Amino acid sequence: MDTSMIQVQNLSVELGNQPILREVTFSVQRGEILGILGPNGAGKTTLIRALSGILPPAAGQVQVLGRAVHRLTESQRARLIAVVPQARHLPPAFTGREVVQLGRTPYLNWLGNLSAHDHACVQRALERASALELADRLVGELSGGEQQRLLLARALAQETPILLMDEPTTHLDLHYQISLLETVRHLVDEEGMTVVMALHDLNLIGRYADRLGLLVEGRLIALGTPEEILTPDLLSPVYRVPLQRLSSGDGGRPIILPTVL
Ligand SMILES: Nc1ncnc2c1ncn2[C@@H]1O[C@H](COP(=O)(O)OP(=O)(O)OP(=O)(O)O)[C@@H](O)[C@H]1O
Repeated sequence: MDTSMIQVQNLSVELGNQPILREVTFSVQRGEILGILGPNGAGKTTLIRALSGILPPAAGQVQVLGRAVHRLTESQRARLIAVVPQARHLPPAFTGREVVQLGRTPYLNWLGNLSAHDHACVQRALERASALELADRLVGELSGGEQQRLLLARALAQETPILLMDEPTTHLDLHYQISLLETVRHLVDEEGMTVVMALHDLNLIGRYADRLGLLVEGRLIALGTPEEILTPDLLSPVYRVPLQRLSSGDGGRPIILPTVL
């Protein structure tokens, strides 16, 4: 039985007539976290946007549960896929709770009223994203990391089987970085969620992802377990810095560091 939630076949994407993604092929299974690595400008954000269906392919395709994602309506996509984007464009005059309520939009009736179930989903999403104390604050007064937690809560309130995340830990301190990744891992393990996450922190993504894909100049040049991908031979030339690999204390995932450290 094919348990793929996302299938990407020979995907090419162009922006401004420039090829950005080139013949990318992979699939993501239900209950899996796929981490996307790659240097600046490699195409990670473009890949996340193509998976979300907002960028149409120049060639090839992205299928979600067997259906071409860019052909789904906005409402169909919003019930399948939630996105934690890199850029924050949150309405400054909204409260935290109002931002998270936006995640329920695909489920509202034509009057736009939230049901008791919608309110319960919002509350649960605020709790899971460690954002409960932000519920009554105005977004325009929040720090970058606080807004980032609301973006996660908004995505969780959407209650989708697929979560796409573009550098979701950028503005978070160490506590909230771990908290976010633990929450996501829990959703994947306990509720069968499927996650694709772009992250620059090799060790953090290596600790929480099941598999890693390495994008370089728009091509997926390697795909495998963290053990297979987090190697100096593969990554030093890609990041143009000499790297060394340590084994982590518990004998688990590898740790990779620049040799200057
Ligand atoms: N609208 C656009 N028109 C033309 N080129 C674009 C456009 N948006 C992005 N690009 C280019 O596409 C390439 C991939 O960008 P993308 O944002 O996907 O990379 P990334 O891997 O997410 O980078 P970073 O790690 O810096 O966030 C870059 O070279 C970028 O300059």
